[in-house]
Order: sequence, then structure tokens, then C-alpha cells
Amino acid sequence: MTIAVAPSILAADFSRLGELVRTVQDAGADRIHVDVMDGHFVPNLSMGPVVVKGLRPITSMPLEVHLMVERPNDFIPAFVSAGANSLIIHEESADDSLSIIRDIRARGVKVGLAIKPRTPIDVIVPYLNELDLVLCMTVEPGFGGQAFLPESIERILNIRKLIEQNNPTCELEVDGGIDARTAILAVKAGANVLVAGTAIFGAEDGPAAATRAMRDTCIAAQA
Ligand SMILES: O=C(CO)[C@@H](O)[C@H](O)COP(=O)(O)O
Ligand SMILES: [Fe+2]
Repeated sequence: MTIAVAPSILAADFSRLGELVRTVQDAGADRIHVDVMDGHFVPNLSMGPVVVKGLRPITSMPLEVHLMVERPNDFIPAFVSAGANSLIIHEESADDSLSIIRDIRARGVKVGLAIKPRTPIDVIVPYLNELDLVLCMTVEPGFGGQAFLPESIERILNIRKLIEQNNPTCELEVDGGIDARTAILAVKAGANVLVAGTAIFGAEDGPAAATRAMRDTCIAAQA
């Protein structure tokens, strides 16, 4: 399966957002990850549809929105109108995940389901046939810059098995503490989409070199 690198703009310098998105695009990033936090589902606030709308005309990369909000259903139309290409909801955030998943797909965008590190992985099974992507959180959601949780590796391995059994075209994304070292471990365990914020936008040698390095090391790890 193809490896995709998804820089998370949560770690970017917002005064230079457009320029930085173009930089990672030119360096081979595959999609942009937009973390949306409401101060309720997670104890932090971040960004909303205006950021997606602002980025839409300046990049050809897909924009994926990671909704860490209560009542995700309330925000879907606004993100779709703003130009999001995929919407990822949290299994823990809604009682009616299946109807929200169907609603997102009916609007012509891709749909993903995220689970937090302590959520049993089996909760994804009833939804797997209708998903484009499963997002395995590898830190507690809410903040960038945290350390990858090592117990995630076994979860990734087991989610990959569930995907192979139920919907092999579904992508498996990892998010939280992903850098060149943990990305290799995650890819070897079965992940194929790597979200990275701090490791890309906070890299000493800059976001372009970090994007290229992550792509190259992951492709090598997969071979
Ligand atoms: O969803 C989240 C955090 O809740 C992530 O997308 C972070 O933004 C990733 O940041 P790093 O761990 O790569 O710094
Ligand atoms: Fe995220």
C-alpha cells in the first residue's frame, strides 16, 4: 500500500501558513492534516473552517480534517463548503457515528474514524466497510509535541488485521509523536498514512528536508 505523509499544520508558524504549506507540498507531502479542537472533546482550542477555506486555493493537496469536537455532526457542512477533502470523526464523540459517516460520504468527501489510545480497537468493526480511513491516535488527542505511546504498535498491528479482514482498501493513519524513528515502527506494524506536526514544522533542518526524509525512510521501511 502507498505511504502518505500528512503534515499537521497545528505545529506550523501561523504567520507563514500558506508559505509553509507550499514548502511541504513541493517537498512531496501527500495531504495536509487540519486538527480541529473545541475545548470540550479535548482541552484545547485550535482552528475551524476558515483555515480550510484559506488554504484551499493555495494548495492542490487534499485537506483532511481531524475533528476533535463534541457534536461533530454540527460542523460537517461548514468544512465541506470550505473545501475539505476528507473528514475524520472520533468514535468517542458521537452516539450516531454510522449516520454521520454516511452523511459525510453522501456529501462527496472521504470519511475516516479516529480512536483514542484507550478505546478498544474492536469498536471500529461495525463501521469498517463504510470507511476510507481509520485513524489510530498514538498520543492522547489535544496537543502536538507529545511522545508516541509505545503500546500503540500492538494496536496498529491489530487494526491492520481488522482492516485486511473487513475492507483492505481502507487506509490506516497514525497521529501523535510521529518522527523518523516512530514512523518506521508504525509502517512496519501496518500504518500507511503518517501525520506529523512537530517532526516536520519544528525540524531543525526545516520542513522540506523533514518531509523528504520521512517519505524516504518510510518507503525503505516498507520494502
Ligand atoms: O491530533 C493531533 C493532536 O491531538 C495531532 O494531529 C498533532 O497535531 C500531531 O502533532 P505531533 O505529535 O506530530 O507534534
Ligand atoms: Fe490530528
